[in-house]
Amino acid sequence: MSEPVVETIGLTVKLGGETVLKDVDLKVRQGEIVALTGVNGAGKSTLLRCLAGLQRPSGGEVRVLGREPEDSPGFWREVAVSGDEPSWYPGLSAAEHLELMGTVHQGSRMSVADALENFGLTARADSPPVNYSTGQRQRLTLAAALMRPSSLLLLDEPERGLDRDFRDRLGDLLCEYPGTVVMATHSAELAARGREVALG
Ligand SMILES: Nc1ncnc2c1ncn2[C@@H]1O[C@H](COP(=O)(O)OP(=O)(O)OP(=O)(O)O)[C@@H](O)[C@H]1O
Repeated sequence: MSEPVVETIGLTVKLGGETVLKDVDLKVRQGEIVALTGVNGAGKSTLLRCLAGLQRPSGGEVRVLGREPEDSPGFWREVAVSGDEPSWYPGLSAAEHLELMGTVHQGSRMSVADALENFGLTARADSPPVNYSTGQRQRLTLAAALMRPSSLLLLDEPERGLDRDFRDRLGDLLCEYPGTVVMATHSAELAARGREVALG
């Protein structure tokens, strides 16, 4: 059987004297969608940060794509992350932000036109993101993450700010993604699109 894309063994994280994650064992296989669920403060974002190499574990092991996560161009070519809202470039439209993404990351998974269409932003393509609604900005953030080539998506509450119809559409887009998805979510519908792993 192939090696897991994501594996944690006895992952423990202590922050500010508090044990946030204790002995978490997780295995995610190629092509799986895993939904991390749990109450506020259960440690979902912390686990995602460990997988992205942004949080050092206090104990245990983390392996992503067969190695320890590391802040290197090779790692970030494979791993796309969407969490907190990114900073937007002043003066650039939404379409131009996506064009920039396509230029920086060669081999986009979708054209800018298709990304705008898929994320329901075609009519607002020429507006700057600062003039977008909260949900429209979240759509653009997700479009940028899903457009770039990757084999692993790490998404923190991707449903944030999205209306019900688009949450369903996002579920479809994640199911169509050919790689592996690990997301933290409070949406039962989105969690049902994959295998739920409850924390806390
Ligand atoms: N830098 C930090 N210092 C101290 N405690 C922290 C720090 N970052 C997070 N925590 C604590 O770790 C716990 C887990 O936080 P985390 O953000 O991982 O939870 P979560 O499951 O993603 O919650 P939510 O559903 O609210 O997004 C919380 O109790 C939080 O207060």
